[in-house]
Amino acid sequence: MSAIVSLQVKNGNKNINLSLIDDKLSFELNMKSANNNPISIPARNILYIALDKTKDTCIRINVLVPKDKLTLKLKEFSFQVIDEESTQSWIKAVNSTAYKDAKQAKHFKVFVNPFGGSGKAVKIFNQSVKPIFDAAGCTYDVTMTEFSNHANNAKEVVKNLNLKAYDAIVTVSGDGIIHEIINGLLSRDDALEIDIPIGTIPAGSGNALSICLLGNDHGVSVTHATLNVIKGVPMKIDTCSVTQGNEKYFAFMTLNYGILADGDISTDHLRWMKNFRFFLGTVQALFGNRNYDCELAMKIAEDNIVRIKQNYNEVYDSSILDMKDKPRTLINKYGTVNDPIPRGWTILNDDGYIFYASKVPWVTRNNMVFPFALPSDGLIDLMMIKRNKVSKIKVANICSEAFENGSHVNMKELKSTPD
Ligand SMILES: Nc1ncnc2c1ncn2[C@@H]1O[C@H](COP(=O)(O)OP(=O)(O)OP(=O)(O)O)[C@@H](O)[C@H]1O
Repeated sequence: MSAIVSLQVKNGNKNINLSLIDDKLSFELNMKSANNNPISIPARNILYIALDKTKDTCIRINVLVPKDKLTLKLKEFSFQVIDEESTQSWIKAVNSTAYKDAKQAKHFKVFVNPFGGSGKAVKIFNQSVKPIFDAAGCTYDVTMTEFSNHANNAKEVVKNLNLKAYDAIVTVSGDGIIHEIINGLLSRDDALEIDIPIGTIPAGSGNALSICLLGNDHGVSVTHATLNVIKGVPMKIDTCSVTQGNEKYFAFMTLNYGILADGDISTDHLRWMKNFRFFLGTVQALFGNRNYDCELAMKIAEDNIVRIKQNYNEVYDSSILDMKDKPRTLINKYGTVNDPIPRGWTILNDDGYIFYASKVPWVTRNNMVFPFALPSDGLIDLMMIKRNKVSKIKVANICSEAFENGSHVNMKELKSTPD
């Protein structure tokens, strides 16, 4: 770690030093802080440092500091400049350390879903996201989304969006709007050339993508997600094509049929319950005695029908999952549903409670259904619970407890590979 030469500025009538050492910006204010320690801010939390010539020439430092375990809050420090030239070059050096490989002062296309989650997305954007974007020097065009068949439906808007005008698309919503955006982008003539990143701020019910990106806690934190949108470096996520009847669409997270899907759809009117609605809906569907006949066609590479996925501990911290030496089976490649089945595809034909395929580990907060799913390995993790193999009580237990830490992958009932 290299230290950057300190900069001398004035705080009132006293001189103080601002220095960036080991990726931390440190300085001592004249008024001693309660514990007498100098102020120390990780470079990652620096949003923007700029010269402000509106009054006396001063240096403005916008940062995020911890408010509580889940929230960051905006703070601005301002000091009088002593020497403008050295201040300019210090600012340039610190801003570039603060952003590393990420572009500074990005321009975003933002989609806010006023209906998502418990209906707080507009407030979340105006009160929490916007001030942080502003403090980071980011600019944005905002679309309030509308339901399908309306002009401001996210899928329709991105179909004709000039993508070159933006550094990223940002959603202030749940995963549904991201799904619409991905499907809108992939329906364009230039689909194969598109490489615009999509950033997400959690304002829906499940927010699985945000949780998978930032973890079970920070994934539901608007301020941490906003910082990630500003400073994150893009990563790739596989998309899977799904055909149902004549309709083809693209999935980037989960494909779901059975009680979990039913439980989500049937509790749409209970959004105020937040995450709890999924559990309630699932239990209702489980004890509702519906049959879920299903024919799933999975395209499976012939020489690679089932392969063992290993080395997952390289990716996931073993403190999250202690499953060393327990590789599991995965089914390879993309799948389609209810399509005329070409030769070489494997058909899973069953009546069960859950048919669940995923590209991501967490499906909602505290629900790690696919502990070994990786975003861009070209594989889909598939989980099925068959009706004749598992009791309802056991299914309820899996959904309420085992999903929390992923321990269901070791249950013998879920161990079998397709017949
Ligand atoms: N103005 C609107 N009024 C009603 N519905 C809307 C509006 N804008 C978008 N929608 C619809 O809201 C649906 C849900 O959106 P979103 O994913 O943001 O929230 P969610 O379902 O609560 O979150 P999650 O997907 O994380 O569970 C989308 O399918 C979208 O078509």
